[in-house]
Amino acid sequence: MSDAYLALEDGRVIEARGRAPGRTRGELVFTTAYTGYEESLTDPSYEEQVLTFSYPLIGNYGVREERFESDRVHPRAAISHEFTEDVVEWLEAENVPAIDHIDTRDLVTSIREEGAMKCGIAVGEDVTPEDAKAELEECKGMSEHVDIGERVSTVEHTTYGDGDTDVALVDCGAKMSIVESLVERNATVHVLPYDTTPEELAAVDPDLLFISNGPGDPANFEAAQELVEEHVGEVPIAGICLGQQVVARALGGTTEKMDFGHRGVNQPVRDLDSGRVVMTTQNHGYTVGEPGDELDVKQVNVNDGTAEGLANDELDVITRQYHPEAHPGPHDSLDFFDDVLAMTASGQHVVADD
Ligand SMILES: NC(=O)CC[C@H](N)C(=O)O
Repeated sequence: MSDAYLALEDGRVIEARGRAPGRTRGELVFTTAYTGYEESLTDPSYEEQVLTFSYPLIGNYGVREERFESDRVHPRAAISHEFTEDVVEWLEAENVPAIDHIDTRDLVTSIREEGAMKCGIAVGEDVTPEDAKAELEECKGMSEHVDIGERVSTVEHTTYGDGDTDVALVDCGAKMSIVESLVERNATVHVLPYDTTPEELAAVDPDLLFISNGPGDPANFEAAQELVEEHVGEVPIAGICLGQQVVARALGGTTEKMDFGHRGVNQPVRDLDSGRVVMTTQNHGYTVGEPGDELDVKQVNVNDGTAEGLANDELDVITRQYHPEAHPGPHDSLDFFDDVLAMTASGQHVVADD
C-alpha cells in the first residue's frame, strides 16, 4: 500500500510517495528546465494542468517570493523525482497536492510518445488507486475549460510603472516578468481584465496593445481576440505565447493542439531574416497552424518548423510563441521588448472609440 497514486489516461496507475495531500486532476504536462521551479509553479499558464519536473531534484535553492510570477501556485498538482522540504511546505500551504519518488523519466517519455494526457492524483493516508481513477474520470480536456480566463485574470485595471509609453496588457494569465520587462523599458503598464471590451480599451487610449500569455485553448479568449480585430492598424499590437495564438486567430489564422507541446528552456528558434538562432523558454500545448493572410511567419522552431514569431510590419504587429521575458530561461530574446516598444515611436497611432 502506498499513500499516493497517479492514474493516467492510458490506463496505468503509478504508486508514488505522497508529499502534499489532496485529490485532484488535470492535463499531465512536463518541463525539462533544470532551474526555475518557483517561476513555473506560479506561472498562470499552468492552470488546470499537472506539472511534472523532469529534473530530478526540485527545491535545492529554496523558495523566494521575489521569483514568483503571480500570487499563487497554478498547476493543480506537482510531480518530481524528489522535492525538498521547502517546496513541500510551500505546496502544502497552497493546498496543491505533490508526489515524488516516481520514475519521471518514464512518465515524460510516455507523454512524448502518447501525447498530453489527462490524469488523476490522490494523496493521503487512506487513499486507494480507485480514488486516483475517480479523479481521472472527472478530468476535462483543456478546451472544455471555457471559463479559464476568469480564474487567472485581474478583475480590475491595475497600473505599474510611470513611464512615457502607455501599454495596455490584456491579462489572460500574465506573468509578472512581462510587466517588469516593460516597466524597465520606461513603460506605464495598464494590466486589464481578460474580458476588456473595445470601448474600455479605447478609454485607456494606449500606445501599444499587448496580449499576454495564458492557460488553455486560445479559442476560449474571444474578448481578447475581439480587441485585436477592432483595433488592429490603429495601435501597435504585441503578443506572447497565448497572445500570439489570439492575435493569429483575430487576423484570420488558425490554432491547433500539439501532441505534447514545447516544454523547456532550450527550444531553438531561427529568425528567418537574420538566420540567427536563439535558445528560448517555452510551455505551450497549442500552436498557430495557418498564420492567415495578414501575418508573416518570421521565426520558426528549429526542431519541428512551427511558427515561433509572426509580424505585419505595416500594421505594426509582432508576436512570439516563446517567452522572451525568460523567467526561467536564457536571456537571448529579451530584445523583443525593445522591438515591441519601438513600434510606438512614431506616435501616430490613436485608438478610435467609435
Ligand atoms: N504559456 C502560454 O501562454 C501557453 C499558451 C496556451 N495555453 C498553450 O498551451 O499553448
